[in-house]
Amino acid sequence: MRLYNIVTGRGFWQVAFFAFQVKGAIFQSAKDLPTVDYDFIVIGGGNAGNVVVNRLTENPKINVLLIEAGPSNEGFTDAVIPFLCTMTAPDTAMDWNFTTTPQTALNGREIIYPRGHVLGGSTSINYMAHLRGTTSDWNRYASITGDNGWSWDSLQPYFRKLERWTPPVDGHNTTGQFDPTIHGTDGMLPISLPGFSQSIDDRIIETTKQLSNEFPFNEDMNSGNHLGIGWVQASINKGRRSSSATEYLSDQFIKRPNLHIIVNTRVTRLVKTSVQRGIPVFTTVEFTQSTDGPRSHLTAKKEIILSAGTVGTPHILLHSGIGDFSSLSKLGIAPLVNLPDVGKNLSDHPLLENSWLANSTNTFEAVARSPAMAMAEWNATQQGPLVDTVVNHLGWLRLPDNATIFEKFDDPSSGANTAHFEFLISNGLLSASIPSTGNFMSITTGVVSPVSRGSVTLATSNPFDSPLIDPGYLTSEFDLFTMKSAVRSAQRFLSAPIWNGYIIAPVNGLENTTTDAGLEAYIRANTVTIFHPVGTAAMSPRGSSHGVVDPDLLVKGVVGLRVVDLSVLPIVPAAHTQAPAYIIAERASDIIKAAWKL
Ligand SMILES: Cc1cc2nc3c(=O)[nH]c(=O)nc-3n(C[C@H](O)[C@H](O)[C@H](O)COP(=O)(O)OP(=O)(O)OC[C@H]3O[C@@H](n4cnc5c(N)ncnc54)[C@H](O)[C@@H]3O)c2cc1C
Repeated sequence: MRLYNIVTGRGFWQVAFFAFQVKGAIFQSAKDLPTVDYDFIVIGGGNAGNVVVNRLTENPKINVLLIEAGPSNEGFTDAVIPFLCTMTAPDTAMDWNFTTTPQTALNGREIIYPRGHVLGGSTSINYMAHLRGTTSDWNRYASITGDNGWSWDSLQPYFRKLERWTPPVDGHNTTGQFDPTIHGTDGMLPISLPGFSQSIDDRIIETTKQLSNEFPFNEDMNSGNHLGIGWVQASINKGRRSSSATEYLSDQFIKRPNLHIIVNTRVTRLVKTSVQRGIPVFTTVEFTQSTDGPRSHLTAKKEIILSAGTVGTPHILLHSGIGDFSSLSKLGIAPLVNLPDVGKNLSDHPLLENSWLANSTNTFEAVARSPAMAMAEWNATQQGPLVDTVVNHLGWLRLPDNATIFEKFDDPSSGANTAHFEFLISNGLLSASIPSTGNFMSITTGVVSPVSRGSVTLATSNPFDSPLIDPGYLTSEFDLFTMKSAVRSAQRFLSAPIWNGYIIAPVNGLENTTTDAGLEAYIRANTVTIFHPVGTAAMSPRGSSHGVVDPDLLVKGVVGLRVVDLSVLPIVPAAHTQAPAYIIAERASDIIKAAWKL
């Protein structure tokens, strides 16, 4: 979803934005790193990695090195002003700029596949919606792994420890828009409701009354039961993005003498350090600052923590000889640990933007066509249309119990309180080029309990070559059925009387979906990603022959190596994935501290 198509150009926003101070405590080059025996080396300063380095360095006796491939997050305007989130990727220095392999169920299209390449990782470039998932999502992880510590109830302390509930920047009365009893108030990450009222907000809420059976209002989607339509909660504080970099690596933490961070430095592989009772020890990391640059090595006294994300983590494991022996051998990589599931089992949410011409002059298009006013307001007061992400409301919805698809498929959702598809309701176009006239609204639909699975594999033995990312979108008939149902459901949403006279006509191909064949063609031609891949280093029970990590996140068959990021989730939750990544990392930090008696 790329709003930058509709603004007058990236240059305007950047010139108008005031300069940031650059922090000094981050090393730009390996040769500047002090000589220290690090207890832990964390790879990837992203969503999860920054949580771990923060929590481990709470103990002043523990030395931690964080290695991040991308630059510091400081100075990137688009990573600060929430509404500019759609400009953070692709084709920026903050993005790895991946694309997928040709997607067989999407007419062979290669899909743009952003991943954060910057301190804060994907939380520096994402759209900030904050969703915990449902009780049954987390209880399913507990059941799959055999570790009750991953259940919804067990994780409650971490949900609260993470959150710092924050009033919206416009100070409006939020009664009835969230449930204050279920939120943390003194945690690390500010979470708030929208701070700028959109002209369609009242109509959306009225729809939940006029069509309450199909679209009930849900006061708080983070209660464990997310079904219905409700207000989005987002990691935004006083009109600015909150990321794992702005919060977990804020000045007070980055100044800790026991934390060293090196940016613009890519880990190329892990090196077998020794063998302990017949098991290989992987506590040495190899890294470099350019394709042809010298490779440096450092060894952690205790552990390496791999937090390079669902694409980066399997990429590094495979280049280290940890993966499927026969595939590694074919590429000429010495196979060291046979873990066939590394890079397999990728699950993700496919996404489709559905748009209508609207009878309004007060939509995103109005902001995009006159950005100077909005930017001036944000610069002067940090108020106005730029203070929020690009949706004020989300919906989480299920297929009917008697849907014909259940004659062929078991229900893939984690339980009866968990959606099959999602609505993201926006006051304008998100991805298409904006015509010079016209105003729009969109209900973007996502398949959030998918059956399709994909993979991350290596294209070559060169760690600087991008991996082959195949999310397998809509390769399961179940997912195609769900996407069709989601589009039909969005059309029914707008059939509520409150939209009479507001919605003029479907656009961008949606007008060709009156037949089932037309709908299918439209879906295959336009589906993209909502950026939520998980599963490529999945947890499984201790001692299990499948999976990649044990429930304590230690890599199977190896000593000294743990994975802490979204790749460990065996199935994608019916949620946006930043909150799950934070939660995994908060619990993992306690697991690591307990293991080392810190
Ligand atoms: C454009 C976009 C929009 C999104 N919108 C939302 C949203 O609104 N709400 C939501 O909940 N989720 C959203 N997500 C998803 C969510 O942000 C991610 O799923 C989550 O942040 C991933 O966390 P992670 O810790 O697993 O990985 P990341 O945060 O991606 O961190 C991985 C880090 O490792 C680094 N790294 C990788 N390889 C190497 C290497 N070889 N050497 C050194 N460093 C390396 C990367 O540069 C990165 O900093 C979005 C994601 C994107 C990309």
